[in-house]
Amino acid sequence: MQDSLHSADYKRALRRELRRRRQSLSPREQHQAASRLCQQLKRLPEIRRARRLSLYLPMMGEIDPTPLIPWLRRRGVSIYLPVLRPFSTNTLWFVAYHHATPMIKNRFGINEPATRFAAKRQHRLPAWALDTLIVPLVGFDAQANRMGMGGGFYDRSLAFMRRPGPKPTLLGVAHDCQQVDTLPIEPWDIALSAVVSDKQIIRPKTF
Ligand SMILES: Nc1nc2c(c(=O)[nH]1)N(C=O)[C@@H](CNc1ccc(C(=O)N[C@@H](CCC(=O)O)C(=O)O)cc1)CN2
Ligand SMILES: Nc1ncnc2c1ncn2[C@@H]1O[C@H](COP(=O)(O)OP(=O)(O)OP(=O)(O)O)[C@@H](O)[C@H]1O
Repeated sequence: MQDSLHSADYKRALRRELRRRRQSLSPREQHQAASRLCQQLKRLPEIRRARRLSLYLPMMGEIDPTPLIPWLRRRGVSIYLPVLRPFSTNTLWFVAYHHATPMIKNRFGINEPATRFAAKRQHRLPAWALDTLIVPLVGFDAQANRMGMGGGFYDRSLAFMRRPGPKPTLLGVAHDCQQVDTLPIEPWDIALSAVVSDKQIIRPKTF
């Protein structure tokens, strides 16, 4: 039972089901979820005190965190986007996102800052130098465990969280319908500070 529950097959099937759920939301439901999510986020101290924050541009039914952008800009927050790092296996760069950032579609069809812009050191920050990361989720549970797209992009890029040093706040975001009873925890999973959906804020219980 445990074995089948924790198998890669089970995770693959669960991902497919949860992605189907979020893609079946209507444009109206998507819009409402995005604005409720952003209302919740604006109240969080981890967002209110952030000076350097990363978020993502949504694809394929993901909940949309971008309504937060004008509010963040008014507060003078620097905004960064994840960029697939070239010539490296499934790790991310966090690249400055402002009006002059040239954008291009990556191999998954997601808009991201163009490589020639992202390649310049002055345009990016190491993940540990961000205050807060808004992380896209495919699934979450009541313990704030997370599951992503399955590429290990965030887990790899956040592996420094296990070592001593500065640690940004990690906020996972998803539609409320992406909650499941329990998620398998993998040894490489990096814990979130909270999961925020359009309906709730879940913080992991500390034992
Ligand atoms: N909006 C957004 N941006 C993001 C992420 C994300 O989850 N959401 N990522 C977070 O990691 C990174 C991209 N990761 C991704 C991983 C897998 C797939 C994907 O569609 N995989 C296909 C297989 C495609 C293939 O193998 O070529 C699939 O699962 O069907 C997309 C993005 C960086 N940017
Ligand atoms: N720090 C790491 N170093 C090397 N490989 C890793 C690391 N973290 C994750 N991986 C690999 O990435 C793959 C995907 O991991 P997992 O199924 O947990 O994806 P996920 O949590 O959905 O991904 P993401 O981090 O992109 O949201 C696994 O095969 C795992 O071995």
